[in-house]
Amino acid sequence: MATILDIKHVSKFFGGLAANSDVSFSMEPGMIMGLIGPNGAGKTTLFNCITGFYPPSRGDVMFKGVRMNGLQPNQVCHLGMVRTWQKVRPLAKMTVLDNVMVGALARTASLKVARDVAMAQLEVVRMTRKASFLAGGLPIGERKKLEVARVLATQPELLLLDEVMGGLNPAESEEIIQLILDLRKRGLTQMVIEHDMKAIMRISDRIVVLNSGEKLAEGAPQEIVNNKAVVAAYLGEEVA
Ligand SMILES: Nc1ncnc2c1ncn2[C@@H]1O[C@H](COP(=O)(O)OP(=O)(O)OP(=O)(O)O)[C@@H](O)[C@H]1O
Repeated sequence: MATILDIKHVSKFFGGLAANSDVSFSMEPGMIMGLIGPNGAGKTTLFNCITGFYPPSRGDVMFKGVRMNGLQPNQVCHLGMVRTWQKVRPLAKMTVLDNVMVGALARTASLKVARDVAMAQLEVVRMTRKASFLAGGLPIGERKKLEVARVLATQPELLLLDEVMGGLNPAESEEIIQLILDLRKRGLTQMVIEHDMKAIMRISDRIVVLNSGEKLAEGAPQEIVNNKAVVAAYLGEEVA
């Protein structure tokens, strides 16, 4: 099958620190790729290199066969790839609907079209009843869902989710898991950074493990839990 994303030997240096070091992997359309690793492993940096927030120091990011290096985040978004942020910062004084419309306006200049797209995405995350609420007053679980609706409104083909379950209670996490699985059913390709191991094992088709900037392992969830190097990397973190 043709790939949708090819990460080819990507490195990112901050001074002498290699936050990403020669990372390569590919994704097929419709799959969920889990991206895991101990704190500071380079997961967020890789998201930033993929989505135009940082230019990679070396290597290539190919999306649908097109080289992304040097493109700005809005250009990457326009081509169909968008990320969420670990710390969600909705436009607090705007309504939920208006926040999602901002995402939709990445693709249309028509407010009517943007409103329709935004309402459709609020339906996907089951927040239509909150459309007229101020975003700043939402509890964390709903702010996370709003963040997902906002990026979905840009109509991506590949969605990168950065710890959308962070800080949520088990019921809220379960809702996000169902949302991610629902989006997969709709054909959306997703890359997911998540610290909750049980969740990542459940939703991922494949998993890439980063450690100290390097790719430590890649495989199906079952292969990853049985991988000695992966277990050692996580035990190291617990001991530290
Ligand atoms: N803008 C930056 N300037 C300098 N160093 C940075 C920058 N961004 C990240 N780093 C460093 O790069 C390394 C990887 O950080 P990154 O945030 O990508 O890891 P992570 O796997 O996402 O971590 P966490 O799970 O804690 O979010 C860390 O050592 C971090 O301090």
